[in-house]
Amino acid sequence: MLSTDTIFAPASGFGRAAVAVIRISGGGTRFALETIAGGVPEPRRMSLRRLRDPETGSVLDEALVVFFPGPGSFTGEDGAELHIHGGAAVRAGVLRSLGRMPGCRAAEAGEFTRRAFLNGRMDLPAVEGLADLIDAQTEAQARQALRQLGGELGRQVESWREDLIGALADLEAALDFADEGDVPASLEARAGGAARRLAGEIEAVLRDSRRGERLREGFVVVLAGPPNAGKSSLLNALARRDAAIVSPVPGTTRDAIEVACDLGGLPVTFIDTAGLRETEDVVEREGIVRTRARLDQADAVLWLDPVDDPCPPPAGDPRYIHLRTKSDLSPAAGQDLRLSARTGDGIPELLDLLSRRAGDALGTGDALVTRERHRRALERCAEALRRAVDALAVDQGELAAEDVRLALRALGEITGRVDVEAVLDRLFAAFCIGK
Ligand SMILES: Nc1nc2c(c(=O)[nH]1)N(C=O)[C@@H](CNc1ccc(C(=O)N[C@@H](CCC(=O)O)C(=O)O)cc1)CN2
Ligand SMILES: Nc1nc2c(ncn2[C@@H]2O[C@H](COP(=O)(O)OP(=O)(O)OP(=O)(O)O)[C@@H](O)[C@H]2O)c(=O)[nH]1
Ligand SMILES: [Mg+2]
Repeated sequence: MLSTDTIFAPASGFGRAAVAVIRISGGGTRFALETIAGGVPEPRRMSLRRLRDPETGSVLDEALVVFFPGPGSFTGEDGAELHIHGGAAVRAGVLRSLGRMPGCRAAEAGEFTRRAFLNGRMDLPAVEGLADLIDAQTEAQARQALRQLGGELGRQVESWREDLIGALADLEAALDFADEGDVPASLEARAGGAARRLAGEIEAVLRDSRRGERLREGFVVVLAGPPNAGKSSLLNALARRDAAIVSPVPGTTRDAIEVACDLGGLPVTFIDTAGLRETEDVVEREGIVRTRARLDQADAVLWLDPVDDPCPPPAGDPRYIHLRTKSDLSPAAGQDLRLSARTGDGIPELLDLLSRRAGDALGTGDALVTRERHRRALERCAEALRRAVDALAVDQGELAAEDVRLALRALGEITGRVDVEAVLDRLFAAFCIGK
């Protein structure tokens, strides 16, 4: 697709609404406004305009129109917004009129943001943060996404990158001056120190990087135990709706059933599973295979067995929380956590416990790394830096320089910029090589 096209799309979703926003971006924006809105309004001010079908001259809507001149716009191009009435017919009329203009076409998914990235308005982490913000279901997820949209990860990676460019400049200069006594040794020492320090900083970030990924994806709680223990009943009580079938027949649940909840601002997904037992029923057996797969992904497992029919959980796995169900059936005994889906007894205590577990695993949204993509790139970066440090220790300057280049490329992948020009600029600026 040519980026010279002018693109348009509804920015406000598709349901019935009071107002719908149509977004336009590209070099044909002014022409489109002249054609459909009778002129280009004063930049960045909302103006009330009558929109007309350019072919028939008939009135499409009374709309609020905003013009954003490039390059100081969201995409970096000329852009506009038409705030129209939200009905399907009005929207269809405006979109049809825009589509008939030369050089104008409907935008592809994410195309406005893609242009913002290509025009240098956003780096990749900001693009990812924007996507996460739109998907965020809880406040903690939104907070994390906003920090990334605001450039926190991008700035940190850029700052590491600059330090590494300095180290690489030192290494390359040391190689250039290899025949000049003490100079190379001190440059190599400085580069080695920087590589060691950066590897340490990145490793520290990596140590708690899973919290950011978990917050993005949600904390996964699996309900498991013997058949008929009351797993589906508890799921329904937690979801406050009839999400799963409950029956007195053991082996009722076969497919895993997921319910996403907001636990005090934290995203938690509860998964009800088929009860575990030996069985000849092929459908039930497939259900149990699925239960085992879900248990592998769980951040916490609620192991349920009834007070009147005990079946203890596997020992030694810290993710398991043992809960005795149907507490209404027999008086309290022992120290197990007890609950009843029927009376609601014990459920507030369970939610408390899970909030604490989820809070510990997710943090409140101060993690820097939120995606596997970031984590993998940082892991490669830190490994390359450790190799560079080792190479310098045995006087292998060329190898060390190559590893630092690999580390730089890994960082560049995070922000979406991979170039060598900056290294050269830095090298020539820092050293007056007058020879
Ligand atoms: N109506 C409307 N609401 C919206 C957006 C939008 O595009 N339109 N946004 C879109 O996602 C978000 C706001 N984000 C935006 C980010 C940058 C610019 C922008 O034009 N930036 C220029 C000028 C900034 C200024 O006024 O000082 C710049 O950064 O140079 C606009 C919106 C959320 N709300
Ligand atoms: N008295 C009492 N009965 C309960 C309670 N919770 C569930 N039951 C009953 O126990 C039976 C089984 O409940 P389910 O929630 O379907 O059990 P399950 O663990 O999902 O069973 P499977 O899907 O077969 O593995 C049903 O008859 C429920 O009404 C409870 O707290 N107290
Ligand atoms: Mg069930």
